[in-house]
Amino acid sequence: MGTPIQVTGVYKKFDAVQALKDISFDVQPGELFGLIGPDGAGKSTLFRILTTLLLADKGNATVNGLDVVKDYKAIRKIVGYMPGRFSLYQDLTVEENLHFFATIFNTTIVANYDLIRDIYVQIEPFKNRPAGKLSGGMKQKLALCCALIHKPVVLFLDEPTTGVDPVSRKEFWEMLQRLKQKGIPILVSTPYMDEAILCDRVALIQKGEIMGIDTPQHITAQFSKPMWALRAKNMYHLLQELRGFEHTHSCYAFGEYLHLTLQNDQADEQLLRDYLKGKQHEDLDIFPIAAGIEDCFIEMMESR
Ligand SMILES: Nc1ncnc2c1ncn2[C@@H]1O[C@H](COP(=O)(O)OP(=O)(O)OP(=O)(O)O)[C@@H](O)[C@H]1O
Repeated sequence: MGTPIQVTGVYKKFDAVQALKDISFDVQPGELFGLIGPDGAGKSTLFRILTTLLLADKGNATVNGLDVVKDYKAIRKIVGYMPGRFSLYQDLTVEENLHFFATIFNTTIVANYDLIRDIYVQIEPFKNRPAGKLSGGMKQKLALCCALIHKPVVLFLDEPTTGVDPVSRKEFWEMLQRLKQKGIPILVSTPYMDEAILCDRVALIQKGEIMGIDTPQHITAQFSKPMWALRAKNMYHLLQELRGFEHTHSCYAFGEYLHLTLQNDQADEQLLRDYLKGKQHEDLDIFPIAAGIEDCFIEMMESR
C-alpha cells in the first residue's frame, strides 16, 4: 500500500484564474488531514484532481500509490468522495440513495453495514424519506454513508460541514474521529478555521497557495506575539482607535472581543492602556490571551 495521498507541485488554471499554484503535501496512513481555506481558495479544485474528475496543468498526485492520471480507473474504485454539493439524488429515499451507491460499486448495504452502522442508525428512522426532504445535518450523514458504502481506502470530504448547524457540525466531527480510529485516512476541507483543531495536521490554503502545513498544536505554539482581547461599550470606535494606534500590528473583531497584537516587543500593555486612557471608553476591558488557531491563520493570511 502506498502513501494515502501524495501531491507534488500541482498547478491548475481556469482562464485567468490561477486556482492552484505549486501545491505539495501528503496524507499519511490513518491521518485526518484538514484543508482549511475561504471560499474560492481552490479546495474543490484540488479534490476534483485527486478524485480523478479534473486534470492538473502541471505536477503529480497519487492516491494510495496510484497515479491520478494513469490509474484513474483504479482510484475511482478505492476512494470515497463526498463532494461539497449535489452528492445525493434528491428524489430517491434515504435507503434508495444508499442502495444506489452500493450497487454502482458492485456491493451491498449488508456487506459493508459495519462501517456505516454508527452513522446510519441516526438516519434509519427516516429511511423512506426522499433525500431532498432531509435536514442539512441528516443529508450530510447520508452523504457520508454513501461515500463509505464500498469500504474506501481513502476518504475525501469536501466541505462536509458547510451550512450545517453547530450541533450537527460537532456530531459530524465526532463521526470523523471514529472513522479515523478505524484506520481510514481522511482529507477533509472546511472554511471554518475553528475545525482545524480537530485535525491531526492542517494545510491553510488561500488563493490557490498553501500558506503553511503543520499540526494545530505546532501552529499555535509558533505564534510569538503577545495578544490582548479588548472590549468596550462602543466596539466600532474602539476598533477604529486601535487601528490608528501607532504600535498596532493587527486588530480585528473576534466574537464579542477585538484581538490585538502590537508591532514591537517593547510596546506593552501599559503603553496600550496609556493610549486608551484619554479616549473615554465606557466599560473598557483589556486582558492578555494566548492566540488560538484562528488567530494564527489570520496572521498567516495577512502576512502574505
Ligand atoms: N470550472 C471552472 N471554471 C472557471 N473557474 C473555476 C472553475 N472551477 C473553479 N474555478 C475558480 O477557481 C477558483 C477556486 O475554486 P474552488 O471551487 O476550487 O474553490 P473552493 O476553495 O472550493 O471554494 P468554494 O467553496 O467557493 O467552491 C475560484 O476562483 C473559482 O471561481
